[in-house]
Amino acid sequence: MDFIKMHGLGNDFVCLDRFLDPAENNPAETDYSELAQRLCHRQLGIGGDGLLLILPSEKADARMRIFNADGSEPEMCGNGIRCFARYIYEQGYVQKDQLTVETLAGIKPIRLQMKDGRVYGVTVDMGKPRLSAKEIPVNDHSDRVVNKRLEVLGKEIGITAVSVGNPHCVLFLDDFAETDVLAVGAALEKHPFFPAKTNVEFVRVDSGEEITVKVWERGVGPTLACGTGACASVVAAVLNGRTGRRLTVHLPGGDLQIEYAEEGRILMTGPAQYVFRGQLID
Ligand SMILES: N[C@@H](CCC[C@H](N)C(=O)O)C(=O)O
Repeated sequence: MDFIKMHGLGNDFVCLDRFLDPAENNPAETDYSELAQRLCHRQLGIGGDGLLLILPSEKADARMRIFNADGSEPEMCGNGIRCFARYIYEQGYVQKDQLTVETLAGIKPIRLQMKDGRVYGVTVDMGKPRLSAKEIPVNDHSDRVVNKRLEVLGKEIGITAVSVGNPHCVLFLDDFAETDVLAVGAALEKHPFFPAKTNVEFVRVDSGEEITVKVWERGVGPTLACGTGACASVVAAVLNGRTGRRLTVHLPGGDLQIEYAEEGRILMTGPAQYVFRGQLID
């Protein structure tokens, strides 16, 4: 089995190209959940935060499926979709710098930044966030923005819930030293307030144009970056009056540019890198 390893700011993916292989396009034929757990294993597999499937689409230029390292299938992946877009362009599957990708969170329009026929940056229109409790998978009955106090590890913590296709729980803090990000992240991921579990972002506001974010990803754990998490953090920062709408988001793996535009759409810009190609031996 051939694979490609890619990453977006250190958020790394094992990518399987099934674009031209109709037999493999039938999801029933392969247990991708089991395969993701096996291939993403850091010691026994290739190693990765997730498994990306590159598929043809009847509704868009291509279709992306993503599986977390624990085998669960999320709706969307921000860093993954930039890798996906770069790959399908450079592979010649699409021959234009504006394309669309079908995901479980809808069809995402994408613009490629090109130099000498290669992609050096990718902007994804992530769509509008879902902000009220009625639209986010949370145990709440209000229809307002979900700012909530939750009990976590014996302490009350203020959070903002934001869905950008997948669920996010955003916490603001003044100093990362004040919170055990790993313990609180793990506890919030499975907090009963989030029936579908959640990704968790710890956000320090550095200025009106910059934030620093650490991430605990649903189905993975701590990662070097999370594209959807960066988008959710910016939305939460804007809604809580902490920043402007166009931000540089500093993540452990590098920076993303995120704009929460006036009309409510989120635009994410960042890099996508190849690591290596390989062949799995059974
Ligand atoms: N790393 C991703 C998000 C991947 C999915 C997430 N773990 C979930 O379960 O929702 C990103 O860059 O957005």
